[in-house]
Amino acid sequence: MFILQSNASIANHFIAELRDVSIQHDSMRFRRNMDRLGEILAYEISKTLIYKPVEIQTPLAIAHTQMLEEQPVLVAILRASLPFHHGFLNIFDRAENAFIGAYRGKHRADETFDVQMDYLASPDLTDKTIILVDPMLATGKSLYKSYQALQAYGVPRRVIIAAAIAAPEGVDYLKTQMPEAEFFLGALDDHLNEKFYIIPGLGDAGDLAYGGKL
Ligand SMILES: O=P(O)(O)OC[C@H]1O[C@H](OP(=O)(O)OP(=O)(O)O)[C@H](O)[C@@H]1O
Ligand SMILES: O=c1cc[nH]c(=O)[nH]1
Ligand SMILES: [Mg+2]
Repeated sequence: MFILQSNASIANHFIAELRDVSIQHDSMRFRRNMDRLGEILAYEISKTLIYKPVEIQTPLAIAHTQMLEEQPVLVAILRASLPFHHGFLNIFDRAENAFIGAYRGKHRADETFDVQMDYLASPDLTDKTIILVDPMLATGKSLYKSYQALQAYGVPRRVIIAAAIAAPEGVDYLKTQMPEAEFFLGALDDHLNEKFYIIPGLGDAGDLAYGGKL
């Protein structure tokens, strides 16, 4: 499991701003910080992909270098994923993309919830590296339900989960349900509260990026 916050870097500064109540209400800055975190995690993931040697003609000579053999497929889980996914797309700029409308439905009296899904568009995933891009990994239910829905689109070669902030409960759940998945996280937090929000977390990422919903 790769965790950005395990090492000192500017990424920690961006994560701190995403969490900070005195800064995160500036929704443009919140989206931009999510975007920058997406770029950094995409760069870290890029170090694990396959490259092919190439000869590039410069104006002066041939340069021997490497290029990405195959772009991953980016899976955006609406709505909070959008700015984070945008950062990934800045790095994997020729990637194919899937979009899934998944959200935690209204909480019941005991605070439990079902994940609602009402939109899915995906390319063929057969033999591809797919990156499930969702900034918040809380219980893991949204990611797992999204992954299950993608089964109809072919068997990927490699499955990567990318989250800005994750809870240990959600990571453990996904490790059981999706043992093949690899994790790239911004931060791994302490626990979930009784409403299944990540503690300390940052609050509701979708609302902070795009405003509240009814
Ligand atoms: O791991 P889980 O317990 O499933 O929670 C994580 C999900 O919650 C958030 O979405 P939300 O349901 O708030 O929808 P939104 O993106 O529209 O705000 C977040 O973007 C994840 O998709
Ligand atoms: O802490 C959480 C949990 C789910 N979704 C969020 O946006 N934040
Ligand atoms: Mg939300």
